[in-house]
Amino acid sequence: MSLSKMTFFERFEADILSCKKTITIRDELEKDYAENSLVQASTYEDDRWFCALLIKSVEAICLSQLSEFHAEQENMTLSELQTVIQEIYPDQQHLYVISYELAR
Ligand SMILES: CC(=O)Nc1cc[nH]c(=O)n1
Repeated sequence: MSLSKMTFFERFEADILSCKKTITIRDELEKDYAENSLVQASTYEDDRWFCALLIKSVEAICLSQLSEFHAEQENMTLSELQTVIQEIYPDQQHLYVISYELAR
């Protein structure tokens, strides 16, 4: 059974709603999203729903493969993205890039 809910830190909400952030990078525990499924997005801090997302793809990636392109899709610099990912997932080398569109 694929996951149907995804939480984001509140600080990412505006970027998601304005389509500036179109991917999220997650670990093994949060990778089981089905392509073309609708997922409800809420804030991590207070579980407040803020939009529905259409999952476009889920792709495995190594930490060392994070690129400027991923950073652009996260609306960050590559250095910011590397820092954020290392803070959220310390010592994790194997991650997943989940791309999505805002469901209207
Ligand atoms: C709550 C949480 O882990 N949020 C994340 C993690 C990685 N990327 C992201 O956009 N949001």
